[in-house]
Amino acid sequence: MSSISSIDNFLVAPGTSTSDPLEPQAARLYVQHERVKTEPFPPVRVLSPQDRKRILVTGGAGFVGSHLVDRLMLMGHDVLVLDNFFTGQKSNVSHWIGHPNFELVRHDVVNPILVEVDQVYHLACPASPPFYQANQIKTIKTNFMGTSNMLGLAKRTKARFLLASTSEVYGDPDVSPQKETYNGNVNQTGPRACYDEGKRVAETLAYGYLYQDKVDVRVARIFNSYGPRMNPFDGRVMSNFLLQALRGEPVTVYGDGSQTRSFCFVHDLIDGLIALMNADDNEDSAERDYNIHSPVNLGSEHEFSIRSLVDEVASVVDELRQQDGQERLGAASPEGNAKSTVKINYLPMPVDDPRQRRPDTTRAKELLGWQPQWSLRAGLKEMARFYLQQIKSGAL
Ligand SMILES: O=c1ccn([C@@H]2O[C@H](COP(=O)(O)OP(=O)(O)O[C@H]3OC[C@@H](O)[C@H](O)[C@H]3O)[C@@H](O)[C@H]2O)c(=O)[nH]1
Repeated sequence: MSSISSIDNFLVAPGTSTSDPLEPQAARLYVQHERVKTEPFPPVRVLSPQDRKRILVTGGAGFVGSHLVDRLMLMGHDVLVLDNFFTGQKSNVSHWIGHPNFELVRHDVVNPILVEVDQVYHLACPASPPFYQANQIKTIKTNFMGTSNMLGLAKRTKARFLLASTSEVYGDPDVSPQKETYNGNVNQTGPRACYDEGKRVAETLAYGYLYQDKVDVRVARIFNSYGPRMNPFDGRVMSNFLLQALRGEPVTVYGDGSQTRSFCFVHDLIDGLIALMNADDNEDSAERDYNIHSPVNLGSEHEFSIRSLVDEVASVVDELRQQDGQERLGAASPEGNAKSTVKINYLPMPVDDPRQRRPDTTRAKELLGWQPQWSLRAGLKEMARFYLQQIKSGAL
């Protein structure tokens, strides 16, 4: 399965435009890639009317949403983005504004909307713990009312519907790794419940529409993901650690750092989401719990303690700084860890923070032929370069 490394691969540097149809390089590009380029946009594939879909992406200006939008645009589809910009940012999709295949609408999914589409990727919801806990009632309304509205839209238009669910439906799991058949260990009255239970009820709604109204639903349970465009201030571990290390500040480890997560690079995740949306329905599947409508874990199976992530981040940031001709980061940590070159600021563990998390991705492998391709180090470098660029440009 091929993965597009960066939208920047498709951007033409100023002064190197290949838009002149008589210029041989431009013609070669057109023929080789079967793409059409409409200045100043990245070149997109040309699809026949039967292959070209009208695709709605809710939360399309967010971190994951905007990477999905890039890929769907490059594939040649018509893409409609809905976002209320609570956590999404216009700048994540601004490179498509004005493109004939692209529309961006400020809309909150808690309100219904009438549009005609063939597929719905329903991603809209704040995903970082501090953001989704900032307004807990709004988070659960987004998950319940927003999902209900978008499923109603899919039912009316006979669109295929993909729900972006989460590993948080497993709560603080007492089994490892987590299979899709594990029912989870969620505290329904805790501070994370607005998101965990919100996504659980969103899944229940999706299956209600599948069994009752025959809506073709797909449910992706997304584990921790990371990559460029993750909001640097959204409080997640990857964005916090990278930004702190790049600025030469101590990194904030919650608890003793022994809790674990597995991290999936965003381009791998997008491969999985698109594969799940487009996989054929296997009516012959003997088991109701093992067909394309059943939930599918998407994530990396490489589990790291948060403490060991500090060393990975420090090493990547060191390498980038050296390449950049800057000084190495500060002295060795006071804890005496020779590998780490950043200092650690230990802070209290948040309430209900899961102790461990690692997906069993057998189902994704068997149903979709999907597995992540990016190593943690390669992905971290991409993300660190993105923040470094923003720091240099003054945007951070
Ligand atoms: O600065 C930090 C931030 C976070 N952490 C810790 O790092 C771990 C990961 O925290 P994150 O905030 O990145 O992510 P979480 O695993 O808690 O939640 C995430 O899980 C999966 C997604 O679907 C969710 O959208 C997201 O909420 C937690 O144990 C947290 O306590 C730190 O040690 N320091």
